[in-house]
Amino acid sequence: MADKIKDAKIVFVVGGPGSGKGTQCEKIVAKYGYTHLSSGDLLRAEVASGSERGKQLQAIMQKGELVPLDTVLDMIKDAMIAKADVSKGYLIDGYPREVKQGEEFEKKIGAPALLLYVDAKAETMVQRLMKRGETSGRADDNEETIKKRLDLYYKATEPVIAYYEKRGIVRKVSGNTD
Ligand SMILES: Nc1ncnc2c1ncn2[C@@H]1O[C@H](COP(=O)(O)OP(=O)(O)O)[C@@H](O)[C@H]1O
Ligand SMILES: Nc1ncnc2c1ncn2[C@H]1C[C@H](O)[C@@H](COP(=O)(O)OP(=O)(O)O)O1
Ligand SMILES: [Mg+2]
Repeated sequence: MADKIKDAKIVFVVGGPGSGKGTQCEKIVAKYGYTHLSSGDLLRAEVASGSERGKQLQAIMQKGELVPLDTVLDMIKDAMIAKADVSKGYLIDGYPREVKQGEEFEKKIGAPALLLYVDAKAETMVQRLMKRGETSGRADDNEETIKKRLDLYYKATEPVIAYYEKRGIVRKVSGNTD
């Protein structure tokens, strides 16, 4: 099963909450036809299913914390396998959120060809998320949780960018382009 994605082209897409990861991915999909998999979307689909696991995930996301590594990695892997026959490559949006997640992904799935770093100012991210919160219905698009997500981003996720910088595969894109 996992053999199907062994040689897949993988692009990690990393950036702060509300930086524009999802938006930039849509543009890449339109242009290059890659398969877009957002870890947050996969988790929210599990929450929407009403499962017991979904309830536990919802509680974690509402606090702005990271869900367990194995849960999110298994979900991404399953979603990749499900698309293996039609996929030219994968945009993995929202993963890795900490260096350990990148290491585990590489052990279980494969190495990324590129890491796209979607850059935006903290102020811009907060403004966008507050605006998105008016209509998104997302439990984590509120002032208190946004602050926690931002703190966690700087603490846990920025080191991911430095880690892949050392390997020379980071490409920075502005989250402000349309
Ligand atoms: N280039 C942009 N210009 C203006 N607003 C943007 C831009 N990119 C994203 N947004 C807005 O910011 C919010 C977060 O964007 P999204 O792509 O969902 O980011 P992320 O996936 O990083 O949280 C959305 O409400 C979106 O409409
Ligand atoms: N790779 C990952 N590891 C752990 N938790 C994750 C995760 N990806 C998403 N989550 C959880 C925690 C996040 O605060 C929440 C929302 O993620 P998201 O939709 O990617 O947010 P955003 O696009 O606003 O950055 O889901
Ligand atoms: Mg997103």
